[in-house]
Amino acid sequence: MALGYEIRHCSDRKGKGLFATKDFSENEVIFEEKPLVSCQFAWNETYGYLACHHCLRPMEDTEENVRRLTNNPNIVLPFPELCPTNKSLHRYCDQCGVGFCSDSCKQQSWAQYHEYLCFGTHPALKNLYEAWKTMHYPPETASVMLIARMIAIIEQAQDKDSAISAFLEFAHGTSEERDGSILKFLGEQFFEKFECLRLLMSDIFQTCHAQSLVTEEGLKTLFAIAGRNSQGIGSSVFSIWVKNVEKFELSEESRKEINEFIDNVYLSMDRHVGCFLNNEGSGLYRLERCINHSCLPNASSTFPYGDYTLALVAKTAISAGEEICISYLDECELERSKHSRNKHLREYYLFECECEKCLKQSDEPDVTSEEETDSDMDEE
Ligand SMILES: C[S@@+](CC[C@H](N)C(=O)[O-])C[C@H]1O[C@@H](n2cnc3c(N)ncnc32)[C@H](O)[C@@H]1O
Repeated sequence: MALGYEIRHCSDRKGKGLFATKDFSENEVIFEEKPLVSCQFAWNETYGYLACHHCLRPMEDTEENVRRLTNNPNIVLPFPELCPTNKSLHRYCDQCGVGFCSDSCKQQSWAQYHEYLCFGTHPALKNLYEAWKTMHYPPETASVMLIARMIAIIEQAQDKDSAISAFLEFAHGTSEERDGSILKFLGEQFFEKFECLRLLMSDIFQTCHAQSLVTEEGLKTLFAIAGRNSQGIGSSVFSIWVKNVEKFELSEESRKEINEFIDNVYLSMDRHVGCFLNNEGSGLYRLERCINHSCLPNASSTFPYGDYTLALVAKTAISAGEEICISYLDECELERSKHSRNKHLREYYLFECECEKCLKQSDEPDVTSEEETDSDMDEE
């Protein structure tokens, strides 16, 4: 069956992009894909967000999750049968104890990277993990463990050259842009932090192949790949339970009651943990990374299965021939002025936006959105 999309040249400045080769209706799934590599964020894990070490599927049941995030051990969850967690399938690493949601995840993890990156057999890994946590506090956007996993995947691959090429597909841009991506990944004093992490990595990766990746050049390339392309992944057992409840047939009165219960849970979660609700991590997606940004996006990336599987969904009807774009900005940032949107895109993604909305607004004066003015002044 035809795929319904293709990757082709878009413009000299934008490079390539994803284009529809058939019509898609609103809410239609354009494609689904699993990441080449993914990893939970370090603080997210430390704070007790239990996720499968391989696919980030939550390992708590919904009641445990709600009790923890509201700090109320007495909440009783109605309809427990609609909770997606199946603890009888859970498996643990015999050597370091990390959890997996299924035997399949345990086996895939071992075959791809965990044999090399098991905390039980590699005590030096803990040093890297702890050093990273002191460099990158929440809200988290990245993890050095994603890079460690990339190296381990290459190390454990039968065909190491193909594994390296798969990651190098994500590398692009000048060396100046590469340094910009590393700065984005590590923040201020990035070279000192980079060197510290590189030495810790050299302790872990001592075989010949991996050693070539933990040189200054090799590791800079991997940092830039992760800094520039990684997609955030969020999985929540409560939101999957909510979706299951929505599909469940209920009387009008019971529906009202359950909706009130859900609203109250979200309110108490908001009071106790703010927006820190989900198991969170990041991953590299081969197809999704070819999608350009638009300030008027016609598609969005979603995680419908509560794990790392990404589904690209049409936000509006898309006609054959149209470019498929997502937004790299969140909903709030999208509402801001052209100047504010581009300031963010320049700072975090290192480009000036050429989308239809920005081109139409090209005559607009350089006005900073009101809500951003204060932080702008602080920066000056
Ligand atoms: C994840 S990549 C998308 C694929 C990319 N076009 C390519 O050829 O590999 C992101 C990069 O694409 C370019 N890009 C994406 N959206 C753009 C836009 N709206 N305007 C200009 N450049 C854009 C920028 O260079 C950005 O750093």
